[in-house]
Amino acid sequence: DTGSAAAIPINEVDIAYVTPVTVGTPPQTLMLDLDTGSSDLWVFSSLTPSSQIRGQEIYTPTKSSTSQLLNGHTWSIRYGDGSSSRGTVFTDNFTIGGLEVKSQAVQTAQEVSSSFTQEQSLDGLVGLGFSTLNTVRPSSQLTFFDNARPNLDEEVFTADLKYHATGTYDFGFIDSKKHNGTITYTPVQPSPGYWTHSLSGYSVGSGAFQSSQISGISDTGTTLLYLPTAIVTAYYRQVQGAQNSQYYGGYVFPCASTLPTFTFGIEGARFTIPASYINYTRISPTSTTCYGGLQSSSGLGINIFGDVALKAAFVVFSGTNPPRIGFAPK
Ligand SMILES: Cc1cc(CN)n(C)n1
Repeated sequence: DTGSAAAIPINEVDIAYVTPVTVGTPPQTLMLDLDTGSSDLWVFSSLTPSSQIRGQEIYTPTKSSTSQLLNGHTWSIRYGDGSSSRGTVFTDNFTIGGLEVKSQAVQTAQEVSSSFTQEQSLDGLVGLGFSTLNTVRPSSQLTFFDNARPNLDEEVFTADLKYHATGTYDFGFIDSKKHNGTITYTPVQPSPGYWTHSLSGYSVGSGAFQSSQISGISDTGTTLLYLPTAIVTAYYRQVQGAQNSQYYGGYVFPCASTLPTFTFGIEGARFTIPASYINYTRISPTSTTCYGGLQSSSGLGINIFGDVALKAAFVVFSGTNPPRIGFAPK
């Protein structure tokens, strides 16, 4: 089997990408954020208080002839950005891009934090991390990818995220039309459950490449690129008027400033992030101050290769044994 579905940016600065999925019988369509940085599949639902719903589509298990309550099971998750949700669990038929998993654990939200309520175009998440991170108790549940894996033509899924445009997630095959040249693979450490791997180094603009192993997670559910402070200060030293703002919680700079590109290494390959991806957003609609797409990871305890980096490549998440991740130019 294979599947292929759109990755649609939910706002004009690519804060997140959503993908149409169907749940239940007859199919209920929701727009979910495929997130390689977590492993819970949860949705806004008929069990979510109406006070916490603002325009999201919901899953109503009682309207599905194939839904089954997973009796006595609950879940609760908190993400790196402080957002959270919790609830109960059903199993039901679940499809992404024509790829169906019967009896997928679908976690129905009974509570979502305010940032989810405010994100009107996001109806939930599909965790594509390793199933060891799943928060359902008393028995943890498998991700969509782990459930689909035995039937996939190839034990992979790929992410082709785009800057200010719709890309794709493919399951079970590598579409050679979506990338130019070779895919460079590097080992993944599957514990504790993120797609954890190393960069082989970086360079700022036309500067010399600094070889250094930088360990972090490739996380499609995180918007920006978070790297060690030393790298980030070296980058913004090249930006007129840049400063690390306590007030805005990160590096900001005059929107008119010229930004250098940022290049990261995967083994011997090099991937350059255009300056436009790092000129992330104005801090408010009429402001001339802009917030950077490259920020320090010092407060996170982990480096995160989020969408700002991933959209500069075609990325292969390989569930083989041992797992690995591949990057190709596109
Ligand atoms: C909702 C959500 C997902 C992620 C990345 N795993 N973050 C940081 N926030």
